[in-house]
Amino acid sequence: MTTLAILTAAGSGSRLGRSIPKALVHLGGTPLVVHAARSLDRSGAVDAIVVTAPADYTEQISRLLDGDPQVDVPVTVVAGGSTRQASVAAGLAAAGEASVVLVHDAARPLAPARLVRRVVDAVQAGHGAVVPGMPLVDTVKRVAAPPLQGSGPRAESVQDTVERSGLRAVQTPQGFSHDLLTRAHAHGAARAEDQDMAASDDAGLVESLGEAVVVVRGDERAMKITTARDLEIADLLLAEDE
Ligand SMILES: Nc1ccn([C@@H]2O[C@H](COP(=O)(O)OP(=O)(O)OP(=O)(O)O)[C@@H](O)[C@H]2O)c(=O)n1
Ligand SMILES: C[C@](O)(CO)[C@H](O)COP(=O)(O)O
Repeated sequence: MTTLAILTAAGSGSRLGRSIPKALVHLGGTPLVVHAARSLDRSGAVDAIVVTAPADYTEQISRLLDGDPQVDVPVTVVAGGSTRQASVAAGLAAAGEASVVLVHDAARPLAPARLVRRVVDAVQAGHGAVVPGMPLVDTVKRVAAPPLQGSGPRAESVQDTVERSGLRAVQTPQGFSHDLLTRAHAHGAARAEDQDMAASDDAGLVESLGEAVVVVRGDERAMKITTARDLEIADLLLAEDE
């Protein structure tokens, strides 16, 4: 079975607050997008990678990955869209023949090769849509939108405590049969350019089709870099690995 990975790297990283796109920010001296591509390659389960890049950075990212000695699989770089969903759709449109498609975030640079293999194995075992998930460690409250009146700090009103045993925080890589992911993106295409309506992950599009999604065990190393603090934590994890 041929497995293609779409590596999303077209975001700006506004919450990280750097002057360059997040995918090009360095972690331990290496850009996030390169870390993520190396991990996909190291898994031995990925045959080719399509990277979605900010339109002005396609050549720079292409040069980085072509010149990296730890990325041996063929890499194609395409311009992403205005949302993550639109970027994945652009990656899918550029994808060649594949039976399994992974979608992975450059923002999760330390996702281990063993996690990549776990997801691919589950798709190859017959699951059409597979996401890695982690149990929640905090007590979770549902709050009401309107703020409480008063002169103190802005406060929200707790509605209830959510039963967390049935909740999972999902990560990437997410894995799909090519046919199912293509159908899911076609079905959700009208939402792709809408910042408020676009799906935040690909499994969500499969759920909208009414098709099954299964969860496999995630990995704390697949943490997402969103803020500057996340980058500091990832630095510590990287130092542990080395
Ligand atoms: N239009 C977009 C938006 C996001 N992404 C990618 O989707 C992943 C998850 O997005 P997120 O971490 O939210 O990244 P940003 O959108 O860049 O972050 P922010 O919301 O802070 O701007 C990242 O690898 C990002 O590059 C993408 O390919 N195209
Ligand atoms: C796809 C994702 O990584 C799953 O957790 C995540 O939804 C993407 O990031 P965002 O910050 O939710 O856009």
